[in-house]
Amino acid sequence: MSGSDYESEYDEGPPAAVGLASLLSGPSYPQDDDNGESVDTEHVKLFYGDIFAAPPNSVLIHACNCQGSWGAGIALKFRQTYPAAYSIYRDHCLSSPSPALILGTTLLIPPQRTDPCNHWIACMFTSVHFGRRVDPPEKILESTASAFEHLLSRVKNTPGGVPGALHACKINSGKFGVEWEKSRTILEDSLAAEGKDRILFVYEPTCGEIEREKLEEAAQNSKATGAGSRGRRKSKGGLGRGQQTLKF
Ligand SMILES: Nc1ncnc2c1ncn2[C@@H]1O[C@H](COP(=O)(O)OP(=O)(O)OC[C@H]2O[C@H](OP(=O)(O)O)[C@H](O)[C@@H]2O)[C@@H](O)[C@H]1O
Repeated sequence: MSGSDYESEYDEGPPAAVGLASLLSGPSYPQDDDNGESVDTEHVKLFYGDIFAAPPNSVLIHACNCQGSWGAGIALKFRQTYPAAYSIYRDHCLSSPSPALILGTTLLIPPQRTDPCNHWIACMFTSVHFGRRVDPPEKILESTASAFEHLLSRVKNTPGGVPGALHACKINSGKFGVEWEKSRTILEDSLAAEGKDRILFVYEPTCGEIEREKLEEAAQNSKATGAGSRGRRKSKGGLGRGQQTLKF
């Protein structure tokens, strides 16, 4: 593939219809945050929707621990959806002499024949541990900067196939507990420093997806504790947490 073909791959954006916003026939991206400030920066654009609906050949980016566990949050969805990629991630972690050695790097997994959707999966190692032993936010941000630089260089120099556009969830902002704006600044700065017009598409789940995520997590927890249906939280059909922030 020629250089110009490669450049054109950068432009491949999110799917035309993204989540709830498209159903309401308004714009599918948020214009500003609760303080009226723009949520988009030059290279990082925010959309409502499901990252797994990104076009084929896209790179789906998420933050990972170095222990070989995709046990919760969006990582669990990655494990359920892309079992072959999960096994590559797990082998990569377990074959490292020490988990800390892969911190601040990114594993870029090409689409696997037996996984759906033909997506590349980028695992940014931003914390050695997870749960109560998660790295402190400053350390996570430091690792995010080097892992993202590593990813950009991997994307440029990948033998045997060219990854498409970059699509990310709001990395570090859930289980890792780091304010999204801080990670976003790092991603924006790295992309600006790269000096190309590459865009990073970032997804904010819609209220329906957040509801589903909560239900799935509750079901998972109740399975783990043996609490059965007692542990489940039911949707009452009202506004979801994210819905209050939707602006059209
Ligand atoms: N379908 C979807 N489309 C788009 N965005 C979606 C989505 N579903 C959820 N999100 C959002 O994706 C963001 C990240 O939130 P997460 O809590 O998952 O990840 P994180 O980056 O803070 O932390 C990583 C550790 O969490 C895990 O848990 P374990 O360590 O295994 O226990 C891993 O393994 C890591 O280690 C949040 O904004 C979610 O709303």
